[in-house]
Amino acid sequence: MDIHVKDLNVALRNRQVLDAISFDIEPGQVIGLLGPNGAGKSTLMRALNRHIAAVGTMRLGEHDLATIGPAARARLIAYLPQQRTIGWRLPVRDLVALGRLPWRAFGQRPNARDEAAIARAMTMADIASLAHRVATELSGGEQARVLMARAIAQDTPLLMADEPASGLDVAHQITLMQSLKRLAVEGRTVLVSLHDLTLAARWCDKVMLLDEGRLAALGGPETVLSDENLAMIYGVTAHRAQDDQGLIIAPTGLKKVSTAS
Ligand SMILES: Nc1ncnc2c1ncn2[C@@H]1O[C@H](COP(=O)(O)OP(=O)(O)OP(=O)(O)O)[C@@H](O)[C@H]1O
Repeated sequence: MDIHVKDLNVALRNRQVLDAISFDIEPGQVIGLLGPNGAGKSTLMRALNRHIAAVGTMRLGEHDLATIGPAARARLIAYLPQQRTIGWRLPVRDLVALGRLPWRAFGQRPNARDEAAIARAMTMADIASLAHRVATELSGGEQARVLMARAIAQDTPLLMADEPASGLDVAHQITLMQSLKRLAVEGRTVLVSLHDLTLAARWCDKVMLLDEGRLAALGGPETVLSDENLAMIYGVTAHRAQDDQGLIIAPTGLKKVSTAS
C-alpha cells in the first residue's frame, strides 16, 4: 500500500520535533530513513504507528492512520521499535508466533497460514536454529533478530523497523537487508531507519533524509547521499566507490567548519 503523509507535525514537551513533513511512497520499496541522532526518525515511525500524538494527514492505502483502531492497525503496520526489550521468558518460536495474534480471534489456535508465516519469518531472520531457546537468554543481536522475525511474521502491508541493523554482525546485517528487499519485491512497503550509509545505499530503493525534524531530501540513494548532503547534514566527508552490486559509502572524517569571521 502507498503511504501518503502531508504536513505532519509533532511537538514533544513544547518542542517541534517533526516540522511539516510531507511525502508519498509507492508500495514495493525499501525506504531508508536516515539522519543524525535526534533528527526525528523514531518520532516519525511512532507517529505513523500512533504511539504519539501528531497533527496532519497520514494515509496507508485508503486507510486514515489517524482514525483507525488498534486492531485494524495491527493488521496494517508491523513496527519494530528501537528499544528492544523482551519481557517474557518465552521460547523463541512462541515469541515470533505473537506476531500472528492480530490475525486470530481470541483463543483460536494458529492455522496453516500462521505456521507458514512464522516459519518463513524465522528463516528470514536466520533464527530457525534458536527456535527452542528461551528468548531472554539470547545475545543482544540474537534477540534483535527474534524481534525482527516477530514483525515479519505479522505480515502487514507496511513494515517499519527502527534501526534493525544495530547490534547485528555484518553477515546478519546483509541477511536482514536481503530479507527486507525480498518483502518489498513481494509488494510490502518497508520503512527502515539506518545509520549505515552503505547499507542504505546498496539496499534501499529510496532514502529519506531527516534533519532537525524536517525532510531534507527524498529520492534515490545516490542523489540523496551526495557528498554535499553528507557534509551539510551529518558534517562528514565520505569515500565512495561502486561495485557491480551498488554504491559503497564510508565516512572518512568530520567536515572542517570554517572559523573565518
Ligand atoms: N519523550 C520525549 N520528550 C521530549 N523530547 C523527545 C522525546 N522523545 C524524543 N524527543 C526529542 O525528539 C527529537 C527526535 O528524537 P528521535 O528519537 O525521533 O530521533 P532519531 O532521529 O530517531 O534519533 P536517533 O538516531 O538518536 O535514534 C530529539 O531531539 C529528542 O530529544
